[in-house]
Amino acid sequence: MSASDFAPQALPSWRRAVLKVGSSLLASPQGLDPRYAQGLARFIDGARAQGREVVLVSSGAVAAGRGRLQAGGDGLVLRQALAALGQASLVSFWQSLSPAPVAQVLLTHDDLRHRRRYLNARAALRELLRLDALPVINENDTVAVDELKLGDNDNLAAAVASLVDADLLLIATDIGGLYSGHPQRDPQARPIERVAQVTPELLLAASGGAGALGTGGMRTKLEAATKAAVAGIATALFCGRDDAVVQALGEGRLYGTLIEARRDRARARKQWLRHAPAGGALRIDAGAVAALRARGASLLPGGVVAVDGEFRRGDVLELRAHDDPAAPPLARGLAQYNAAEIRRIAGRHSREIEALLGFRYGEEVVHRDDLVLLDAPAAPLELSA
Ligand SMILES: Nc1ncnc2c1ncn2[C@@H]1O[C@H](COP(=O)(O)OP(=O)(O)O)[C@@H](O)[C@H]1O
Ligand SMILES: N[C@@H](CCC(=O)OP(=O)(O)O)C(=O)O
Repeated sequence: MSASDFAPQALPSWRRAVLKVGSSLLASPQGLDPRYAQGLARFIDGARAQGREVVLVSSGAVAAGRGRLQAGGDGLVLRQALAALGQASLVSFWQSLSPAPVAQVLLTHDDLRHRRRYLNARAALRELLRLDALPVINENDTVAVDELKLGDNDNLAAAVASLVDADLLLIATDIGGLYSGHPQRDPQARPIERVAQVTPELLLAASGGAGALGTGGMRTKLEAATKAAVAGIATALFCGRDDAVVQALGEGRLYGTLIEARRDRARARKQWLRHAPAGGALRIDAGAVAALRARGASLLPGGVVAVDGEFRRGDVLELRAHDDPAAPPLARGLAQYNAAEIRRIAGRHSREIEALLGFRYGEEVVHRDDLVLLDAPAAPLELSA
């Protein structure tokens, strides 16, 4: 069974992707092995040079810790300790392969269920991308016991894809893609190149367990792809051990499995933004109106003239043209700051936010990913090539 079992297909076009790299590609008895990571780092670098953004979700802390101590054994607490011992090496490992400044981000699923922490993680990741950094995310294994038990960076990658509004989830593993049965145990297993929807039958076919070094296996990859699909994000599964496959990916060709996005969901998010009750309104100047309409830009504090109502960070806002008070709102979006904070930064340059508030979530008052123009047609997120 190899990547050559899979016929090439067009990779959906993307601007921002989450790439998940499993232990199966990084672990060696000595710790971390750059053999396959080098090709993946080249892919990331090439994509960034084309103006795309990549967020890396990398496993391998336990493997790195094992390499440092040469420790055997497999208890849960030992794995937590090994992850703590190996995490710094994992981040330096990626830094040694990537010309981009690498940033370590440790998350748990719990962080993403908690509204304030979710918004903070989202703002910090956006800021890292704006700074042209390469975020390298792993589970915070010291506290995320369930995930460490299940080995679930696949599901974390899906949550991150949705958190950063990625338009593609790329999962690199040690096998060509999804097969109809366990590739090492079922001689009848056939490659599956395209999945419109993950069915219980497919989940069953992928339940045969992980490889020697990985922990989640194909099942967690399909669960992750299902979550991504529901958030309107397609998933590509491919073999990160095959240089030709990784290189082709950089050229927009996928040898592997594509799990399609549920387009209705992306439309549903926009619909929700259009119709959810608004917590307040911002009146914006003519320059901001033009930037939003013409370029789909984010709303910066400099364009805000007045703030109506009291609202919290994360609430839905109406955006209105200040010089046309009778006109209906021209856009709606999520507040990145609360009402009192926006009053203090309105009309000022983004670089002053920190000095005015003493902190900064990001340079935007409403980020363009969280914004919908009301007079534009309700187009779904375009994911196909
Ligand atoms: N139906 C299937 N198709 C492909 N791989 C499968 C399937 N069922 C189980 N697997 C196993 O899943 C492994 C990949 O998952 P895993 O070892 O957890 O890797 P990673 O470390 O990349 O997450 C494959 O090497 C294969 O042994
Ligand atoms: N957080 C752990 C890995 C957990 C995990 O999901 O592993 P894998 O199935 O190899 O992606 C580590 O860094 O070792």
